[in-house]
Amino acid sequence: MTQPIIRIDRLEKSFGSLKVLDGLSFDVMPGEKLALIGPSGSGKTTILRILMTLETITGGHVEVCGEQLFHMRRNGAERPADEAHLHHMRRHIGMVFQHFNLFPHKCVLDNITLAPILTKGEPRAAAERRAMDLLEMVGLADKARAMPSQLSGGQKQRVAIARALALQPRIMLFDEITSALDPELVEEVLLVMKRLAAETDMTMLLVTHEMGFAHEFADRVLFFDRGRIVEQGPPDQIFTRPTHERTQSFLRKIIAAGHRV
Ligand SMILES: Nc1ncnc2c1ncn2[C@@H]1O[C@H](COP(=O)(O)OP(=O)(O)OP(=O)(O)O)[C@@H](O)[C@H]1O
Repeated sequence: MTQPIIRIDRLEKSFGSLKVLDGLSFDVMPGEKLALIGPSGSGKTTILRILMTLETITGGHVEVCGEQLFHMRRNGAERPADEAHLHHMRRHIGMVFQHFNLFPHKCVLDNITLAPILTKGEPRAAAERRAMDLLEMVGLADKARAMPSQLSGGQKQRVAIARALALQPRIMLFDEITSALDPELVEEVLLVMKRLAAETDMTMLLVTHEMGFAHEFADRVLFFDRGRIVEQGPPDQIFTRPTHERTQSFLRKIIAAGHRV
């Protein structure tokens, strides 16, 4: 039987006295497309940052590709994983952030090939061939030699997606990737994401406030509130027949604000 690619078991995360994740458990199967939705501050971004090992944990277990991401001390205190282990685990996972963080003094092609060449020792020609394929996929093959300052926000975000894909991760994390964009640029990024979801067998976790997009993109939607999963299921069920009162009131507010779900 296929094993989950991510196992989150009784995960706890506190920042000082603020408990952000409170005994959270869920599994993700290989190839699943998951949307994480819920009110601001419910811990969605923190989950992605933990998976990316940008945060440590204060309790529980996180397993990625069959290996523990963190090793807890016997007394339960958190211990940052050592650098070699982090490096080893990070190769499985890529992340795209709200702000694209492209290298401003490098052209689009170099932005994409830098990490494969430097961190994986790939020959430049092979890295550039794959970068061109990825640029084709995100609709920017004609921008390979452009500088980031010459691109729109939507184009920069599409380059950031290509850059994360260049390292060929098995899991991709997307954190609010359209929320820094002008509304007219959102659609082009969503189209790329839908294409990625349809054409690849990568596991994808998306944190978003765009409910319409979560509906179209995801196989499964997790609704978070206060560091816990309140309700989860296929998008049609969550968006049209939510059963939990908190999911219902969250969606009512979104619809009242004029957004589609
Ligand atoms: N480094 C940090 N130090 C202290 N508190 C933090 C830190 N990172 C996050 N938090 C707090 O943890 C809580 C959860 O934040 P998180 O960003 O995970 O929520 P979210 O559900 O992604 O919210 P949003 O939808 O607004 O992005 C918030 O109260 C936030 O202020």
